[in-house]
Amino acid sequence: PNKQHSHIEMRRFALTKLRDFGMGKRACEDKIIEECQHLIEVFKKFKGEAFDTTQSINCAVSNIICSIVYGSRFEYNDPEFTSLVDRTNRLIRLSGSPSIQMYEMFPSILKWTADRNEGFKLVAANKMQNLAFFRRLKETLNPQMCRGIVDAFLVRKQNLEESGITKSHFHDENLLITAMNLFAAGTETTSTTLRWGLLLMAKYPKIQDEVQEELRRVIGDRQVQVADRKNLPFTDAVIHEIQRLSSIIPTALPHKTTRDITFQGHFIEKGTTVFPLLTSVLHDPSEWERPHSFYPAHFLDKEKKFVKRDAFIPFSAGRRICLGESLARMELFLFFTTLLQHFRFTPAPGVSEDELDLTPVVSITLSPSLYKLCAVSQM
Ligand code: HEM
Repeated sequence: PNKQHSHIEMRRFALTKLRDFGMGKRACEDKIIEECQHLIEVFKKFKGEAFDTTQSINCAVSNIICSIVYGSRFEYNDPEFTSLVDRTNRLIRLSGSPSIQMYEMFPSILKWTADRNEGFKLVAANKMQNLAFFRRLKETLNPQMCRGIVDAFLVRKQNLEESGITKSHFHDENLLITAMNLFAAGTETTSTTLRWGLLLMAKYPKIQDEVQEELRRVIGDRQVQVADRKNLPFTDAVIHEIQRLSSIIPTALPHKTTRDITFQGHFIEKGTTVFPLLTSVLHDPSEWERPHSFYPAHFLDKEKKFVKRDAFIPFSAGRRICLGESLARMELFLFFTTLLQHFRFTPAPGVSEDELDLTPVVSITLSPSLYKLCAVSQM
């Protein structure tokens, strides 16, 4: 129960603070727009030659979380930052590796695997890096002006201690876990979705044409803003369809049943670990006309207006729904539209659209296999 209380309090804290530090707000929109400009500069440097977008997209997306958590962004060539990004990326790959998954299921049989060993080292290095960031933030802490979630946590801890409360959930270990979880949860997911998006645009150039035509007609050369979404129904439908088809978190997170329950004729005892299979809904043939194709019309009505669909649950549903949903949606919309305004995405020379492979790399998330694209400047 203590662990559960701790989780509930930390979830509440993280959610309030995510909101305080901009989730769904104008300040956050401005941060994302600023980051789009940095990402565009990086893409431009390749001058239309094929490259792997993973590293730069990871950095751009991580920077949004860094602004919210630590209160500042990093340069893409800052080694403290890139090593944190790369290690988190590697950790997510590892955590879905067959040996680690076996370990999760049968911990007593498989006490030690090489992957688990590497995982420990990566976590330890990320902890050290975070502790160094925290030390710097502590030195310059100003309770009147919190720069990010870490500051807010430290101030809350100080206040509790000053009023004589020493046994709270606001201790260093929880700060570390909160910062690292937000970083891991907020980076890989959004950047993987964006990489699926660019790959799908290169594979289906006619759909890319339609997105770019809509952007030119509705926005022109100016910067896209969140408020424009309602006037971009086709683009909005494409982004939803990217998330639906890629279904990047196929098994959500494990949950425990809080009571005995009978589900679809099966009795499940209280306290059983269950994995809600999001893909079974996102690709349900009774919900979607073309469950396994890239078909943006899933989200358009006859007048080509955007329509919401109940079976669209890439962020899961219920009390444990993704904490960062509104931030993620803002990021996906702004990064995707701004990139498509600036670039035409095509397969590497000598590769046809048909040859672009949509087979996912299976881990905790489903990400695109390594690919290179050309980003041809349009502006
Ligand atoms: C496209 C992007 C994203 C997708 C598809 C996604 C999806 C999900 C899913 C499916 C879960 C599991 C929900 C469940 O257990 O039923 C989850 C949990 C979570 N997500 Fe996201 N997410 C995304 C982006 C983000 C971002 C940007 C943040 C950053 C703040 C974030 C923070 C979290 C956290 C903290 C949890 C755990 C919540 C809890 O355990 O109570 N996510 N997300």
